Amino acid sequence: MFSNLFREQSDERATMVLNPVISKLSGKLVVLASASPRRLEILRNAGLRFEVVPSWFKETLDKGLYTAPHEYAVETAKQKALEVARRMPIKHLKTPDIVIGADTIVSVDGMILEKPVDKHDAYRMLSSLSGKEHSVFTGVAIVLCHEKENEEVDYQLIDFYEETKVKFADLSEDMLWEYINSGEPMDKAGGYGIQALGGMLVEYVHGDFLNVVGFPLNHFCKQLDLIYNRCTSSSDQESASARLSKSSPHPTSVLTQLPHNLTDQSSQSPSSSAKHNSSASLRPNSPPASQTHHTHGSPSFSPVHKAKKEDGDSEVSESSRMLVNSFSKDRGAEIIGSDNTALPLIPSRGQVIELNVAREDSEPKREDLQRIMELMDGFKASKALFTASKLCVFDLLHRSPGLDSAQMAQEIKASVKGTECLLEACVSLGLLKSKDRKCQKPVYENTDLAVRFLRSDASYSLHGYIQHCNNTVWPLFSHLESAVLEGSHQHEKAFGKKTNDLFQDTYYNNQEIKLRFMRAMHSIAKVTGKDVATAFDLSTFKTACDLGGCTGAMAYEFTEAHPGLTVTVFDLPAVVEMIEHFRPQHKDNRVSFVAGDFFQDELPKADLYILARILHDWSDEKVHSLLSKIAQTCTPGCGLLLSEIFLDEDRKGPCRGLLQALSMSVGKQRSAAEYTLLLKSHGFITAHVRHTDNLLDAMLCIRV
Ligand SMILES: O=c1[nH]cc([C@@H]2O[C@H](COP(=O)(O)OP(=O)(O)OP(=O)(O)O)[C@@H](O)[C@H]2O)c(=O)[nH]1
Repeated sequence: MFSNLFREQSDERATMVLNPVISKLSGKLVVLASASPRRLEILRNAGLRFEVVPSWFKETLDKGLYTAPHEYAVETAKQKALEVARRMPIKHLKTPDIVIGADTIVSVDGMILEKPVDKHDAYRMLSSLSGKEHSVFTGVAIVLCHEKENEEVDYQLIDFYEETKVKFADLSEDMLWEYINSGEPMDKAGGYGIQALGGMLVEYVHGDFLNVVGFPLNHFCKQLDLIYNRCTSSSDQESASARLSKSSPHPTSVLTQLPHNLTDQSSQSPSSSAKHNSSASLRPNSPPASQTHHTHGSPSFSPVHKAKKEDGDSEVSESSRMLVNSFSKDRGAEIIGSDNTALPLIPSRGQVIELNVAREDSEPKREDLQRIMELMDGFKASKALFTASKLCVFDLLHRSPGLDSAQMAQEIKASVKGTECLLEACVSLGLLKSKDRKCQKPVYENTDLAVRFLRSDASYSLHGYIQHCNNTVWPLFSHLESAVLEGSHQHEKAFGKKTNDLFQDTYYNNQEIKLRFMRAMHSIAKVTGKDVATAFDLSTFKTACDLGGCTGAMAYEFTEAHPGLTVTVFDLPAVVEMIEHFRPQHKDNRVSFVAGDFFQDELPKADLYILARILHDWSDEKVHSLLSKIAQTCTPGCGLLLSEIFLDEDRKGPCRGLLQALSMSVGKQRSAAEYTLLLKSHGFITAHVRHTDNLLDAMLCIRV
């Protein structure tokens, strides 16, 4: 994608050994703490294997506190990387080996330019660059995480920056606005992308071209060389850090001991993150109060322990990597490690635990066996939930808490024995609570989890989706073996009819099934909508069109989150005629509905198109036809907000996405990078990717 314009350098950095450097990282969990698709591509093209965990650090450091622009970029890069390094052990349940953060800024006339917030900001930036030379600085932070026996993590920080000088031609007003209207400036430092249309504005580049694009690959590899090729043990790494500061123009290193459970510890002060030219002690002299020696404090969290080699490298040869999570009764996700195991079933994104599975023929460990049993029993738990939900157990207990099994059996017109078994199973799953009574059968109540998600009239009810799983997904999965053998979906076997168009043929030609399907989509949109709607700053868009937006649940979240936005929901006539069933109590007249088929009819005009949970359902042919239609309707600068489960780049998770793929629909699950390429082929560039930590991730793309 980019032309590699590494320049020969006369200092010792010119001697490098690229492959051995990159290969040193194989087997390590390397994390790129950046949502920048350019950084991803630069590092991927270099052969690095890594996970992308975008940083949540808000780039709001006070620029006035820094004497030189590069200090600001380096500090921001550090905060980005540290935020991810701290978050991962808690939220993703795995401690990375290395986290890489970066921040690119442009400096001209004593000003620091970041990404423009709107077109006028882009104009301000680009006109200040016209006809002049400016500097592009990328600050990079490499955080090496060393997990210790006592559940603390040592963080060793190496940072550096690279400067590249760029000279712009004189830009006419017409040229400026044409470029701004292309949409390209919006997600780029200084308001231009040198690798694309912005390249036409540039007279010369002095220095590393990739540094301008967002990542100084050359300098990075030299730092890795210093870290991994010139030292072998962990104690040597400290001296390597010390050496870095002497041999490299701009690095700093600090070994800090931070608790797992710190949330956003970012500070406005550059001194808050101690910066050392590593001398005798690599520990910070005066770490910020929140960073002094804590152990992580969450009682429900037991972190993963890795087998350590003598040299401090982590390895997994003696331990098998397994994915687990668990749901405690009323508190949502709770993670339990191998010492205290109550292993759950479906891991969330990034949840990893390493169980010590010993030799094949040695006596099985309790937790290993339990894990397998959990997987084997998973379908029983699902079916118990589906059945209790279908028989309205949670609704009944909401209206009449304290029913015993005989009373419940009467209400749901079921056998007493069967009802008793179902209620007891629900208690064991954390969905119900039972209260014992002297010499009488216990009585039952909903747990908080059931009150919040399982009642059919709860604000965040999953009832509709549970019924969809029971009626549609379950029959499909009961034919999984044939699906795998044949490589195709099993609608005909499961429902006794062939279908060309799942939605028209299966879901929408029967009123009851249609309503059920709409309730399922409504449930999912309700619980995920807010995270998707608030994933990005959409203030530059005034009108949006939610394609296949069904009941409008997602659209209402968008208008709620963005006061200047109106949203048109575009869906099939069979859907739109039913939306009265789902109108919120307080109507929002910024949401309207238009009936039509997005494959056949003209799309409503909008600045932003939303595709939430649409693409994964369709064949490549249909996906391309829809995207090219959207691309034709969009003018440059229009947005496309895509929301799906994004598979990890190595396709090892998240489990929900991979299990969903087993339904063998004609569509497919993709990673963020795969969606990026797909959209790029239709003229959309990816501006931001957000892993929401909810059921759906999101990506904002701009039409160029
Ligand atoms: O010529 C180009 N100059 C700069 C870019 C891109 O600009 C952004 C810079 O922004 P930042 O460093 O804050 O990084 P983000 O994209 O916000 O991602 P993080 O999650 O890391 O904060 C960067 O994407 C450059 O690639 C360009 O593309 N061309």
